[in-house]
Amino acid sequence: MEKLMIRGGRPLRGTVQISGAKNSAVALLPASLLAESEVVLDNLPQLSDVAVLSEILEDLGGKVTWEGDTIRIDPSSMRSIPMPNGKVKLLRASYYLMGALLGRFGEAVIGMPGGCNFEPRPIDQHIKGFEALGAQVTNDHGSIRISAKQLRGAKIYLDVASVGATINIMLAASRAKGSTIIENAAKEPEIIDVATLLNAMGAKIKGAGTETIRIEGVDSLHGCRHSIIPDRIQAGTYMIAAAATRGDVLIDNVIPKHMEAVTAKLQEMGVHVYEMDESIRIVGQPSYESVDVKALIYPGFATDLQSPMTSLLTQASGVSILTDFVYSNRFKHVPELMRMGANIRVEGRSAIIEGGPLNAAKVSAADLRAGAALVVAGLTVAEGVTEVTGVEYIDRGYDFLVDNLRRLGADVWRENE
Ligand SMILES: CC(=O)N[C@H]1[C@@H](OP(=O)(O)OP(=O)(O)OC[C@H]2O[C@@H](n3ccc(=O)[nH]c3=O)[C@H](O)[C@@H]2O)O[C@H](CO)[C@@H](O)[C@@H]1O
Ligand SMILES: C=C(OP(=O)(O)O)C(=O)O
Repeated sequence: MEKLMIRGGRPLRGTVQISGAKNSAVALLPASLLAESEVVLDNLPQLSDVAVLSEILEDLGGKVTWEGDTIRIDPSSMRSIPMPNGKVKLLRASYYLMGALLGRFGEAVIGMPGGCNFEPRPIDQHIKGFEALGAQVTNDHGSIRISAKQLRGAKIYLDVASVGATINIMLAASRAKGSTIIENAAKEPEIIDVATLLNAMGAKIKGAGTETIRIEGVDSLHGCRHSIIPDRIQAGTYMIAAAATRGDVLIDNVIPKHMEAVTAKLQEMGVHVYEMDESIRIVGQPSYESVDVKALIYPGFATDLQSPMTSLLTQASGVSILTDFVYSNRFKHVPELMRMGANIRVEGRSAIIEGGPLNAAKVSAADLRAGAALVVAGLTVAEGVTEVTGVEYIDRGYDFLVDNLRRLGADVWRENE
């Protein structure tokens, strides 16, 4: 196991390139198995979740080849084999294998997904969607068996606008007989990216990115080439880190529209933000105003950025209140930030943050974005070395993190624990 060592206090300066979106990639890889000929995906991030999913596609009989950040997947000889345990337990997004295998083969047996379990993360809306499409779903000791002789289109109203359930239903419904309508669908950019891939494969999906998605089922899907959208969470983390270190950073290969909620909140704090066509420049300032942040579904402020934002808010003067309306208790970063001297109180689904200096400490990342929060915090500390364990979580979401930060002038390195 490795740990991340951070000697902070240096403003980040320079340019950072953002890679393809993790939360798109982990859906696009399973989606590719719905095709009957080669799918090529460009701009893939080099992340552990992506590596595990590409191995799973091989385990299912797919032929997978890599060239840099491009993957070629030939799914023509794939089959549905039961995967109750093993690799599917390593990541949350293995649940997309359910919708994809169900759509192509009419059957899937998948263990309950793993990944960052900062709180119980039910998949009842995914199951409700599969059942509405005519599938039988049983839970056999934590392994979900889903089967259908023929999927049939249906109208599905999601109780919560779930990203995963929306995508999973799109995957299965693409191969159902007739039309499916998803109401109260999630609107995240990654959903549009998956719909774009599926349509390029021959699916008929309209309305992705709005709360009503219509899917006309087709008899077969074919190969295509698709480039993954930039990772808005990685981009937001670098924006926050640049502001927290009072740096000056150009964040390149982003879709500024996807960043609007972060941009607006940083500006409200007093950070200078300049938007270009495909990049955003952050110019940090000596002092920041406290602000209130509400993490919401898209286009609201992303829950995946609330933990790193907590670290930035420790640098503002006064009291900020950050409330997460997506997850009720995603605060595993808070006790660790308090070990670094932060003054934070959690009340219900809110963190109340009083600004003040942080100090170096030995801290542990309990999940991916909690890890990102600790890295941002460590970068701001002027004296001493912050040690962050749990790097394997951070590696789920940030490729080339140490290289990128070092190129921006940070004193960061990895060491064996
Ligand atoms: C791989 C991936 O894309 N992960 C993202 C995805 O996770 P994921 O797709 O798992 O998150 P959802 O959008 O499904 O979850 C949103 C909320 O709905 C609830 N819920 C969800 C499904 C369900 O069947 N029942 C239910 O009650 C969840 O507990 C949560 O409170 O969106 C989350 C919310 O933006 C992000 O934090 C994750 O980074
Ligand atoms: C929670 C996250 O991912 P996952 O849903 O894959 O666990 C995340 O990206 O912050």
